[in-house]
Amino acid sequence: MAIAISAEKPSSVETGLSPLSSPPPVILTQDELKKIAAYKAVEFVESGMVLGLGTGSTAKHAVDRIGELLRQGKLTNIVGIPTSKKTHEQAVSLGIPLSDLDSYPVVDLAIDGADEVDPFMNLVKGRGGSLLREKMVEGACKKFVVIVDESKLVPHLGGSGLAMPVEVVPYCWKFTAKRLQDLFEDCGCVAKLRTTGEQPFVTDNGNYVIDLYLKKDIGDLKVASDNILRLAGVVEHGMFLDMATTVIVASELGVTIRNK
Ligand SMILES: O=C(CO)[C@H](O)[C@H](O)COP(=O)(O)O
Repeated sequence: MAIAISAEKPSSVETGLSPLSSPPPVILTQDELKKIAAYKAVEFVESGMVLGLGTGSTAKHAVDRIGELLRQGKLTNIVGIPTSKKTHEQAVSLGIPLSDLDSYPVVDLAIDGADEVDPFMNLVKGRGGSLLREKMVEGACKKFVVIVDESKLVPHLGGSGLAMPVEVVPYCWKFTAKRLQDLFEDCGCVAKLRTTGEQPFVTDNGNYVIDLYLKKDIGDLKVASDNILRLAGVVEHGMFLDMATTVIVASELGVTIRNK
């Protein structure tokens, strides 16, 4: 798989390589890096597009920017397809016209964050809980631009040691969690119900999320994906394989754009 890589340094990012007489380098916060990636992605948006609007703290910056450009008249005739109730609310508050996949089954471009990005542009998504709608919308896109700060880059999916989310129906969720854990027993998998306080976290679709914590590389991702989806009780998982067409990574050193 050929991956083209180009790097650009946004004017607001210091490299730390300035001459001694320059002011000290500005250290950007993770949120500022997210915003830089998001604004770069919005440069791909053109008037008249049907846009998948992602969910999470990085995607929020992109949605804000789209709203701003619409207000300024620099973008017109946009239709947004939100990937969560939260993004729906944000887009409504910004006056972005919205619709859904029933009316627009083909989406021109989606912009969304990710929890992990591997060297082949495979993703883990859904730590914000919106994986199902994200996968539906982003799977219907001609172009899917992923926006991350560099902390999201991993050598292999599951490599951050954080959760690999799986959306499951609430019915007998313990049974499904056990089957998921058994599936990846060799990877030292621990399956945990995601909670909000004492209560199960409930997705926009009324389902629960089982977070898988993996101690070892999950191996062949396609096989892992098929095995998860084969379990009755599973609705969707957070591995987004071969879906991203562009990944924009913001770091202290600048912005890197990878294209498939
Ligand atoms: O998949 C997601 C939500 O379901 C988010 O895109 C992902 O969790 C990244 O979030 P953030 O931009 O806040 O780091």
